[in-house]
Amino acid sequence: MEHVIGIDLGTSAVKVLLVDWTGKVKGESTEAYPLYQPYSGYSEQNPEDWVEKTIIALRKVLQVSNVDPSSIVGLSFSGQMHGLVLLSENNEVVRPAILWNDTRTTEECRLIEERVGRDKLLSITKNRALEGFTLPKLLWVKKHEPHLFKQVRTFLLPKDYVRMRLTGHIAMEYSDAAGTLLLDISKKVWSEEICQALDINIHLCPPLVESTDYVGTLLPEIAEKTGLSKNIKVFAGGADNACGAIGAGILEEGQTMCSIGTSGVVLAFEQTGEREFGGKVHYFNHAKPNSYYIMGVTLAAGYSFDWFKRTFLNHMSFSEIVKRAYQSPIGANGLLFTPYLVGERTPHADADIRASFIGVDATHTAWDFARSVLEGITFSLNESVEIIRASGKRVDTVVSIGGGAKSEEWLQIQADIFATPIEKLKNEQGPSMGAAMIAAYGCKWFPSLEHCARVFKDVEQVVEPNSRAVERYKEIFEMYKEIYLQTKELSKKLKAFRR
Ligand SMILES: Nc1ncnc2c1ncn2[C@@H]1O[C@H](COP(=O)(O)OP(=O)(O)O)[C@@H](O)[C@H]1O
Ligand SMILES: O=C(CO)[C@@H](O)[C@H](O)COP(=O)(O)O
Repeated sequence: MEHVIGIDLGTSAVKVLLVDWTGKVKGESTEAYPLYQPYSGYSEQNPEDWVEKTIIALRKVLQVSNVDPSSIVGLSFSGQMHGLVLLSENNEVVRPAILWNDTRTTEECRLIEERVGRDKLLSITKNRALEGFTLPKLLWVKKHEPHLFKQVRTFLLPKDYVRMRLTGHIAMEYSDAAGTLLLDISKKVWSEEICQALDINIHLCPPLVESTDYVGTLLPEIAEKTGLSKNIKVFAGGADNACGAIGAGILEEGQTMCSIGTSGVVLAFEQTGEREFGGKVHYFNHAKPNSYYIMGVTLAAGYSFDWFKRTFLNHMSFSEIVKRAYQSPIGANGLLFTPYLVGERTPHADADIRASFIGVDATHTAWDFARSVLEGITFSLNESVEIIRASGKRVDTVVSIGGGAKSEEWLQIQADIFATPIEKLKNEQGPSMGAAMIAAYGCKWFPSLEHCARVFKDVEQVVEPNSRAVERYKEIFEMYKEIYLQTKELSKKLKAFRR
């Protein structure tokens, strides 16, 4: 039986999934790498770590699955979006990658708006200038590290860089290119107008391909290091959220996904790139060719929970903390949390806002705090659900993926706050499954991604909302929404005291 591999280059780790032609997982491996946050707002990774750990994870997946390497015929990628990887003449990395959750570029965002114009930017890229996107990072390096910028011949996004190292071919695919703020998303070309306005040489932008395009085979030394065949076909792959959407079967109008990884995302399918959302949500090319999606992003979703665990309950597992937290009642006995640990994107594009606990009482326990963290993250995602509903879309069911979908209690909180049934997939690793599906489609196992999703998407459980809880949460959500406005100015003043 033939197999394909999906690689998801996440923020915390690379995850590799090996599946057969029925979508059955035959092997999984995960390799973590460090995140460098030397100053408040900075977030960087070493691209060499991604390559090294991807090779290890590929070797391990072969070991654990015990399948014949010659049966693995295709491979594709999913990756954290927006991260800037700068390459010199010899394709050497010029500086550490600046990641999606790095918010040092507020000045560059204002410069983009000034030089390109807000409306023009929206009409070309369909998005606002946000700190996390790639173009502001490019401008930051140009201004602050001109000696390094001089060496730059091209730039790539994280998984495109790893693919280049594995195959020797340079390319960027549309679903990730859409998050650079340099792509005309409906015409699917690099925008000369934006490059000119900001004095960026358009030749720095790499060649563009479709997510499902075949890009080459593995380099002989990579085949040797991983144990994979050098004839394996490599397909371009997609942005992690686009791949997550494929894995969750979000391939038609009316389908919605919630992903809680390091970030949190609520994403809905869009057939065209022509609609107007005024920059309230991100609007990107899908990895399914010639289709799109909109999404709202909570910068620190799983990351807030991870921070809470690391800082206060590091001896316990995520699952144990969720179980204990669930014993605290709805509303965590009057405690609210906003997950703005690294600033926010949707609905408040604000790099300076920081998190808060509101209503702390002498009777509160660690479990009330934990519950308020889970609820606060979900309230933040619900602000994106609200925007999507207000745009006229129906949100009747949400497919939940990512680490946050691992605990049933958190899925119940999602169902109660979003007021929809939540579908949990058998494998919560949507992005790597989506990447494997791109490879399966690329290898012509299926005539379309939709056909592939019908076979590969495996719903394990549907969590129904509880009507009493839905009503309680509606009331608390209104209070939650006030916190941003009440803490915005205070957060700005506190900035001077941060690291
Ligand atoms: N058992 C669990 N229950 C609930 N949440 C979990 C569990 N395990 C991990 N998480 C959450 O998922 C996050 C990691 O999600 P993941 O999808 O692996 O992230 P990424 O793709 O960004 O590397 C953790 O930071 C944590 O918040
Ligand atoms: O910046 C975005 C989307 O715009 C993030 O969703 C990144 O793509 C990182 O994803 P995870 O590591 O959280 O999966």
